[in-house]
Amino acid sequence: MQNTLVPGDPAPWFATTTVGGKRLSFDGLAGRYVLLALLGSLSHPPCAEAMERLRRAGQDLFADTDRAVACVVLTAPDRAPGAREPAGEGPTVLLDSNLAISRRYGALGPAPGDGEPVYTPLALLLDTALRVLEVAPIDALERLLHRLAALPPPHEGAVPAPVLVVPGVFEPEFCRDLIARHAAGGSVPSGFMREVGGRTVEVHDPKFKVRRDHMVEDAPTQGLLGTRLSRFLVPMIRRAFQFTPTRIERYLIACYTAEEGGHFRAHRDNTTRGTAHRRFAVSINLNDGFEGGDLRFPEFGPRLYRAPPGGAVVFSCTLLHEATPVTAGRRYAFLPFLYDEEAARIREANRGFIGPAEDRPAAG
Ligand SMILES: O=C(O)CCC(=O)C(=O)O
Ligand SMILES: [Fe+2]
Repeated sequence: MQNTLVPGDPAPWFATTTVGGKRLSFDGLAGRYVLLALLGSLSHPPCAEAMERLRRAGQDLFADTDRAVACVVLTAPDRAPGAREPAGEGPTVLLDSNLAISRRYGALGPAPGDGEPVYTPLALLLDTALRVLEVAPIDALERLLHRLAALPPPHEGAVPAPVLVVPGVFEPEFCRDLIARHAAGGSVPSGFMREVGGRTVEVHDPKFKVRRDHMVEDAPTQGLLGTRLSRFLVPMIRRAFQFTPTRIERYLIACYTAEEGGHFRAHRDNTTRGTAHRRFAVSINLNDGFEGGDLRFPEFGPRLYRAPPGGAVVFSCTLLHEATPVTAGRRYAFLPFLYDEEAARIREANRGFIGPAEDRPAAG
């Protein structure tokens, strides 16, 4: 077996499409156990059998997708007869047309001598942080399924996410001013950044994110915001994380409303070229009195986090996080990203990859 992954290794992240044509970022599956089967082609009988076994397991082991999901990687889509989505009915089938995933996971390796590369179908069991619990040849699938069935609930004994909560960054009157700006200054539906063909573009998808954003563009207000972050927040970031942010990306006031079903599904903030420089995300709530609208870090369990009005939740941009739907009222928040001079050089180097190829580079 050519695989080089062993228990404890983080499973490599990748983005691909499903047989159903949906885009899938593998890292977004974190938060539940994952059974990943690299099958290559179903024309190989043991792989067709494994596929059938996983389909049957959909009725029990993978019925609760908050506990565990199964994914199959195929290199040839036309060999996936009857493949179905979503995961509850059978494994999610991911395409690996250029073999990059198979190679990265060690399923495709050099043959002895000078022969063609050999495909060794593999099964991996991953924990809720997408770390390898076990990796085995596909004929050991049954054993992995047994092990999965015996695992404790995904977040038993979980400790809190490594986030920092800092109250008192903005005073109440300043919070009120910022909320008023959102109403008076106009707001636009909020998109999010996605990597498409090697470029970072803004996309809109109300299933993934519903929010209205107002950008503070005037220098005096940006100064007021920056001063408060430097004085009241940066010292605590330095204490907790030994990181000194020197730069702010986007002076953004956001509003999630219950009427619109405001939310932002699980994502990471720095997984595209155009966002790779982001180091820490900051969520400063400007009001209270709403329901829902909490932060959740699925890799660390179902626990919810909410900054008090004027207070911040600070977390590494690499952590998977979501803003849960606002179910009553409105949630206003100031949402900058922080980075430093070293990261600024990365941002500069990547500027040319932002926006569709024909466009000029976009800001933030
Ligand atoms: O609503 C929040 O607090 C988080 C927003 C967020 O994750 C983002 O804008 O990337
Ligand atoms: Fe985010």
